[in-house]
Amino acid sequence: MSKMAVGDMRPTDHGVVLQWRDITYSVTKKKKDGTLDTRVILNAISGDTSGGSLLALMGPSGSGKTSLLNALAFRVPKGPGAMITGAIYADGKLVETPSQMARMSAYVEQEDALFALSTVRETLMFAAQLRLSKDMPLEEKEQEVNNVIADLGLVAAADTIVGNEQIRGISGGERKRVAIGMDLLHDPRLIFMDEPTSGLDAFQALNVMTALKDLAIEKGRTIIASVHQPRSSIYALIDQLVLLSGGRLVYAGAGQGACSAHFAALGEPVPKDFNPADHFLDIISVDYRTPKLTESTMERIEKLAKGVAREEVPIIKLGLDNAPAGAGDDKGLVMGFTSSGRAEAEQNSKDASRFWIPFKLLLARTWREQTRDTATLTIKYVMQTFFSLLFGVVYLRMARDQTSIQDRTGILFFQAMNQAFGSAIGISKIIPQQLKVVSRERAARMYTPLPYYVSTFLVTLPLELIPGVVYGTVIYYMTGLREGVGHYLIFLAVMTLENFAGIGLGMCLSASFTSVEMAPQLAPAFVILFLMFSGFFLNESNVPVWLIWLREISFIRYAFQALCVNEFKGAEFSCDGSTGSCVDGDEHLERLKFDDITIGGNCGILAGMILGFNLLALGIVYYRQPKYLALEKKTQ
Ligand SMILES: Nc1ncnc2c1ncn2[C@@H]1O[C@H](COP(=O)(O)OP(=O)(O)OP(=O)(O)O)[C@@H](O)[C@H]1O
Repeated sequence: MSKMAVGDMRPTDHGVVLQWRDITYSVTKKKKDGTLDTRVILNAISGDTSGGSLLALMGPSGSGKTSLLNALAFRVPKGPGAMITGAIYADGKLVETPSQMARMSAYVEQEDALFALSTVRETLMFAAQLRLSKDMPLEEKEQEVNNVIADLGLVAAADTIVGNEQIRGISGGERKRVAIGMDLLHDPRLIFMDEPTSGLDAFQALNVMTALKDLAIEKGRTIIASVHQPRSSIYALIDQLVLLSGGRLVYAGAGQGACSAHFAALGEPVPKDFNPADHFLDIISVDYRTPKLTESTMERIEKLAKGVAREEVPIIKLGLDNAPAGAGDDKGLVMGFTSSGRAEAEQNSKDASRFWIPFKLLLARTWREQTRDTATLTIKYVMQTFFSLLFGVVYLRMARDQTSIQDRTGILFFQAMNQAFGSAIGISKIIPQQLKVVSRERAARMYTPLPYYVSTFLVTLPLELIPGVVYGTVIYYMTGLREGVGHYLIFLAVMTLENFAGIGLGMCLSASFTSVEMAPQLAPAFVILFLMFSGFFLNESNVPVWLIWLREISFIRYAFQALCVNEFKGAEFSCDGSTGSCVDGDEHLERLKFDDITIGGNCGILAGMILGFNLLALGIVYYRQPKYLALEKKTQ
């Protein structure tokens, strides 16, 4: 079979020489009877590639392409029983941790996780500002973005929003190229791609693969992509091929004629006028239609796997005459960037741990994404205006009589409830909406969770607080709640604190949910739980002992109590005898069991809850950041 010549395995100033040996990935699970069941997903896979080439990982569905790609990129998610062994060398140096690999490479995921309401240029500019050196002037970063836009054929789409399933934006192929572009900005020498053509029509797929091939040839980069069923024009672009079947290697070497010759020698020549890629996939797939076919196809795969006869390529040695500048320096090699990119990468890794640069950029992006969603904002504000006016009209200028006591209590409860629902439920979908993009950016070490969390929280404040103050004011004066600027300001302050607490709860829920769909389903249930124990539906003293903790953490309760004390403490209400017994404000508070509540005390508790909810949410964001398996042991 054709094999990679040792001479090709030279470190250059362009692509990384990547060599992997005996990569074995297994997942062990406990069966019901207590015995252990180990599934080998990748079985001792070895291979080599270097700069200027496009290597395709191919195989039938479930053969292990994505697993191998992830293993090489150190992107196999940590999970119970999962273990990877083997060794991966970059330019002759053993790569030991996911962060070493992350710093030297780019990984373009199968799913294009991009923000829908940012334009192509804004999306790339965001990545440029986080991935290029902070010392690089803004104009140069803009120039880099322009270069990537031109290189990937995105000039016509540069100022169009990315879009998604609901919002029309750029095409699928363009979206894929933007996702690739984001990872190319820092000029990585090694690029991993998971099915770059998936979901694209034949023409778009060819465009994307041609762009990758150009990158390999013109910039000398090392590109490794898992590819599903390539058409012949795409197959023609592939320089090297790794074929897998059931987690076993059936071919590793040059593509095109060499691969065809290898299979012809094993008795499986490519039929005339046949797409070679289709033929290879056919002969390495198990046909389960009948037991006989299953047996014969498995025998054929066994024969092909045995015929791999991979001739060992030695791991390249450092310090060769042709090594790139800095090749003797461990750090340079592990960083794996071009000489110009290396300094940037070092700088970059420092930037990633800094707060302010990512914070400002994330703040601007989240603000842009939230405020450009005009349809959602319009519906939200129109509904809030409608309900505020309706409420104001129904309770228009209440008299200060006995019947108004119940109405006032109802209005205050409605306000406390509305505030909680609006903020907590609205906010709860923000993080799941952004989760995929943020996970990808976090995996690429672009920023830490802290600037992400703080910026997301801050963006929600004006969008929630300002309307809250406006609608609160409208209702306060239309309905004729307690007179006096002091009472009005306390009303607004309590409502604002409750809003903050609701946003904090929303952020906790948001950080816990994995899908946008979960948010509207589950968030109301949490708010209703707090609502039940707010003191309005259930008298304070009637809460079952085992549910007292729910009452104690109901932020709606603290807000409602404070609003009631503000409205009723020391207040007099006229009595004409028509309602039977007459009560004043203090007696009403006593009936509600709110007589020993202080506004300051409750506001203090709300402030504590705001802090608590937000710290909890931040903790969840930290806990849920992507974690990848390291190689367990090295065989060389
Ligand atoms: N963590 C895991 N636990 C159990 N099985 C796993 C795990 N990861 C992968 N597998 C299994 O290993 C096999 C290979 O998966 P992988 O996703 O690498 O295949 P693939 O060739 O990329 O498939 P496709 O083309 O369908 O995406 C599949 O059968 C998959 O179900």
